[in-house]
Amino acid sequence: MILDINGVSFTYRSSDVLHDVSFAVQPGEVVSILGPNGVGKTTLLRCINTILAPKTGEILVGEDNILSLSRMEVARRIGYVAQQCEKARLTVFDAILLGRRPHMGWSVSETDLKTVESAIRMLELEDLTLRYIDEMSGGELQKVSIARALVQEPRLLLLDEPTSSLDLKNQIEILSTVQAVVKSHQVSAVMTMHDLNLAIRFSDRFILLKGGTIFEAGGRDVIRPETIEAVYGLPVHVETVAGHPVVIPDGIEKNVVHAAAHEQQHQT
Ligand SMILES: Nc1ncnc2c1ncn2[C@@H]1O[C@H](COP(=O)(O)OP(=O)(O)OP(=O)(O)O)[C@@H](O)[C@H]1O
Repeated sequence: MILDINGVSFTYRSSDVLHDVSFAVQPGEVVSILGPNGVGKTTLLRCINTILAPKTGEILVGEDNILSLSRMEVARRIGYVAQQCEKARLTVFDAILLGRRPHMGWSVSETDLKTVESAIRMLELEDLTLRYIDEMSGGELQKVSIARALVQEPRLLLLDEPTSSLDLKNQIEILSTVQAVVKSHQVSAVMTMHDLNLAIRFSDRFILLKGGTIFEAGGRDVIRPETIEAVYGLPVHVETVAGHPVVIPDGIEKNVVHAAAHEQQHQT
């Protein structure tokens, strides 16, 4: 077991966000945490990465309670790709090399350099290595953050909406890379995603959050019209395309016609 979350609850000042969340993640698994805006997905990732401390419950990484580990030990085990990437005055190469920090002594080793070079190639960042990260697009920066998390060589990757700034090709490539790393190194990834169909395509299991607690968790069997509608409050149907379930919101055409009629009314 790579991650074991038992009865985690979290409160910001007086507002309860997470309530009694429990699930485990095995080696070689990609798990997507799904749910509407504000349900607590980022808060849960921040609890796992010790940025926040749960009010109740415990989080084990391997055999260890995450709160018993030093920051360096956490960084050796967990690679975190946040929603907001930092914009320091660093080159792409240096920003990715920083990910090796938890493994480094006082100097950069041959292994550190090889690991960084391999991540740069994997994410096709070769042409950008000397550019400054505070002068990059959101999507380029997102790829740099993922490269930095990969060179940490963590057992657990936490990815907060890793494809939010990426174009279609990069979305597919980044998620394929994450999936390939997870399978080949028998590590795990836990990610939050708003694009249900991308999540379905690249994840082994799903945690559906509603009202700060787990509504349903499991494999593709949890992707049913009634569960998606209950969680997101939107009627959908699920079709199978090339062997994968695809969630299609119902009544898009009706909403588009409504919006167009509304706009026309305003113009006249
Ligand atoms: N620092 C904070 N102080 C107080 N409340 C917060 C803080 N950060 C988040 N919240 C609140 O906690 C709830 C959960 O936020 P969180 O960011 O975890 O949701 P999310 O599921 O990741 O949302 P999204 O999909 O929009 O990114 C929200 O209601 C949010 O307003």
